[in-house]
Amino acid sequence: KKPWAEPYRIKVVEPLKTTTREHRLKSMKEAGWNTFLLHADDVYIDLLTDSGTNAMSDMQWSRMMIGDEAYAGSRSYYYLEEVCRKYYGYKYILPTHQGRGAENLLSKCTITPGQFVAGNMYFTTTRQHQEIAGGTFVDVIIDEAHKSQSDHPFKGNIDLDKFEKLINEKGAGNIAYITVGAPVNMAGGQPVSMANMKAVSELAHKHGIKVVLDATRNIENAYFIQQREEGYKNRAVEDINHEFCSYSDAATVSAKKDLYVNIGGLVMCNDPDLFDELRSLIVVYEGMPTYGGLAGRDMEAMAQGLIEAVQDDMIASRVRQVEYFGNLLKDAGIPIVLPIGGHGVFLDARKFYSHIPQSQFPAQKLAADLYIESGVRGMERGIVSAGRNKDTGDHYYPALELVRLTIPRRVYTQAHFDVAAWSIMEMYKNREKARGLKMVYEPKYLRFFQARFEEL
Ligand SMILES: Cc1ncc(COP(=O)(O)O)c(/C=N/[C@@H](Cc2ccccc2)C(=O)O)c1O
Repeated sequence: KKPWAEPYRIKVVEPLKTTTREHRLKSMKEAGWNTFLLHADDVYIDLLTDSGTNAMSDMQWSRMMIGDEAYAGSRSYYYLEEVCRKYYGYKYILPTHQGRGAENLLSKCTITPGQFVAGNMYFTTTRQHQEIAGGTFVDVIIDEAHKSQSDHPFKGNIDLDKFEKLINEKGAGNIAYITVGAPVNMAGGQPVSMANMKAVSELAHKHGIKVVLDATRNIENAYFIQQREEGYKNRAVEDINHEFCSYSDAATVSAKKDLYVNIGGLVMCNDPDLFDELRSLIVVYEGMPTYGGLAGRDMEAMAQGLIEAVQDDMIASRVRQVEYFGNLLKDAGIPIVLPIGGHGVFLDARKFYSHIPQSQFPAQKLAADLYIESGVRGMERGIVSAGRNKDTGDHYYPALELVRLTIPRRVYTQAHFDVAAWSIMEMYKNREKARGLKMVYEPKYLRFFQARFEEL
C-alpha cells in the first residue's frame, strides 16, 4: 500500500525531557493520582488533550502580527466572520474565549429552567452549562455507542426512536433543543453520519425543536463521512462539513481543536432573534461582539486555522496519525474502543484492569500508572468524568470506563506513538499487580479536573 506523509515540514521544535520512574511516581502521588494535576514539565509525551495543544502554521503566526486590537469593530473580527460564514455557513458569528464561553451563552439564551435537552451521549462542560441554565440532559444516542467493542461506523448517531419517544413523553415545548456532538468525544471520538444528521434535523424541525451542533471537531466528522458513508467518497471535506452544518440552527465550537489555536471559541446561529439574545448577553461574559473575550491576533489565527483545517490532505494526515497509533495497540491485543476515533485512542480500562471494580476508579488508576511507567499523560474518561446525577447525588456509572490518549495536531511524529505503544504493551503484561484508588477530594463542579485520590 502506498505510504503517506504529512503535508507539512517542521521548522521549530520544543526539546522534550525524559524523567526517571522514581521521579514520576513521586510526582503522581503529589498530584493526587490525577494526571490533570501534574506539572507539564514532568510529562514526556503529553496526550492529555488535543485542546489548545496543536501546532500553528507559519501563516497563522504571520496573521497574528496583523491582528487588529481595536476594542470595537476590529478588522480581524470581520475577517473571522467572513471565513466562518464561508466554511460553516451560519449567518451570525460570535467569537468567545473558548468553547465553554459559547456553551454558557447558548445555554442561557435557549433553555427555560425545567426544560430538557436531548443529545448524543453527553459532554462534560456542555451538560454542565445546560444544567446551570436549568436544563436536564437526556441521552438519545444509539446503544452501540456504549459498547466499546462495537465497530458500528457511526457510533455517534442519534437513536431517532429514543428522540421521538422523548418528544412524545415530554412534549416538544419542554425540549429546549437537541444537541449533536460530532464526533462524540466521550464515546471515543465517534462520528455522526450525514444521513443521521439530516434525519435528526427533519424530526426536530417537524416538532419545532432547534438543532444545536457542537462543531468542535466537525472537520474530523466530515472526514469520517467522506471515508465511510456511501456517496461521499469524492466529496471534499470542506463541502461535507458545510452540508452537515446546514442541518443545524446553531453551533458552539471550541476552536482549540480543529482550528489549531491555543485559545478561542465560536457561537454561531441563523435565527436573528437568537442572535440578538446572544449579542446582548456576550458583553456580560466575553466582551464586545467584535472580540468576544479574545485578542484580535487570536481571531486572525482562528480564521487561518479554519482555512487550513478543511484542506483534505491536512485532515486526512491528522486522522491517519490517530489510526496509526490505534492500530499499533489493536494489533498487539490491547483493549481499545473500536472503531478508532478521530482525535485519540481510548484504552478500555474495564478490560485492561478487569480486576479493579468501577467504584475504585480503574480508568483513573490506569492513566496514572501509564504516566508512572512511561511519562505519557492520558486522561480519565470514566466514572470520575461522568460526575454525579444532579437529582440523586449518586455517581453516574457509565458503561464506558476509558483512558483517552489524545493526539495533538501536527505535534508528535509516528516514532512518539511507537514509544507510547511499546510502554502500554509492557504495562499490559503486568496489569494484575495494579491496585484501585479511593477519592479523597471531590470538587463541586466537573470534579475530574481537580479531584485527588490515594492508592488502596
Ligand atoms: C466536544 C467538546 N465540546 C466542548 C468543549 C469545551 O471547549 P473548551 O471550553 O475546552 O474550549 C470540549 C473541550 N474538550 C477538551 C477540554 C476538556 C474539557 C472538559 C473535560 C476535559 C477536557 C478535551 O476534550 O480535552 C469538547 O471536547
